[in-house]
Amino acid sequence: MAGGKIQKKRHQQAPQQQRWGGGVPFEKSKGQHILKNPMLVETIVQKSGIKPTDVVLEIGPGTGNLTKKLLEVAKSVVAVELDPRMVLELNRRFQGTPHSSRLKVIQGDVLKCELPYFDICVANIPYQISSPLTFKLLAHRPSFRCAVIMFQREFAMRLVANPGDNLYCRLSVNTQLLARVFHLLKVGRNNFRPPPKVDSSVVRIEPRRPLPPVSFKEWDGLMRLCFNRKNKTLGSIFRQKSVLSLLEKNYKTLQALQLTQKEQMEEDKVSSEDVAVLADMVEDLGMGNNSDEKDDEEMQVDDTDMVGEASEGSSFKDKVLGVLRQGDFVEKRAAKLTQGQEALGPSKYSVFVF
Ligand SMILES: C[S@@+](CC[C@H](N)C(=O)[O-])C[C@H]1O[C@@H](n2cnc3c(N)ncnc32)[C@H](O)[C@@H]1O
Repeated sequence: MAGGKIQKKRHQQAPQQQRWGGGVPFEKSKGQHILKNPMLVETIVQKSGIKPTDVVLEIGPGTGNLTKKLLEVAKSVVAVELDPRMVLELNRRFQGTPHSSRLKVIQGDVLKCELPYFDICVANIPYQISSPLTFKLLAHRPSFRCAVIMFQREFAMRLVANPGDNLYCRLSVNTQLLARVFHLLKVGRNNFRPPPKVDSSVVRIEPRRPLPPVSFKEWDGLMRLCFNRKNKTLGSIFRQKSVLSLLEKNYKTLQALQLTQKEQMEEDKVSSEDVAVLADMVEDLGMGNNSDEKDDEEMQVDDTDMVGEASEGSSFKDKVLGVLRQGDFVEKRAAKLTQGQEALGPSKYSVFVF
């Protein structure tokens, strides 16, 4: 171009994508952050307490860094992996090794497939499925001995939170109703390739045996009411017209069905279908549930007038408040109850049928 300046073409470089050995890029949308620290893998396996007779379920084996260590100590490993490229990589890695006959890889979405029998689950999972996966595992029958799982740190802290902790929420109560949960290990983001944006923690989940004799659908309904305004007193929550009319409607339905409390407890008794109900309700149990945080801003507002309080002398209201008074709960707040399942435990929750 005469007289014109020659423009230097800038090389447009594609953003650096992290790849594994075979040169295939990791997919963030599938939560592909593989463990790159062998010491950490070793520690996780050690803390899992796997016996030589154990069948281990691994969710999201990826390129197999954890799978390899699991195969060294377990009887066998069943691994469920969504990404067919990872399944290929995994099969390639273990083909012809002494481990290959003890590894079964299922290609599919762990949330959609039927889980096989397993004694123990060990997994570094994609964090976006944390909540439904936890409840899917807890609904699995026969029940397993324990699950040792890497979660996003905040999710892990919610799982293990105690009454009064800032993070204590419906997720904490519902998980702890079904299992004992222990925080095992803090894991920094640099232990993964590519590093995620958040820190992680390894948690141990031990299903309770036997499960408490409650209907989990009803239980979760009760927890929704209590934790939607977790810093309000239970007395003020259960005096609201809307809450009382919901309870009364359910109470009448129950009476109409002429189910005695005992019969209902028998019917609901710890069936896996019932626990599975919780799995279906978990969409708002994870990190995105901010309803708990509304409380502090709204603490000054007297919502009694806003939503309407059922009139004194209403016999149903008296019944509900009677249950609360009996357990000394009127002035208590969900965030501070000593332990959900004991405080509003099976014997008391039956009046609150949803
Ligand atoms: C955090 S990576 C863990 C990889 C490997 N376990 C490790 O620690 O190095 C999560 C793995 O789960 C897989 N994954 C994602 N969603 C899944 C799903 N719904 N079901 C099964 N696997 C899934 C991903 O493809 C990925 O391999």
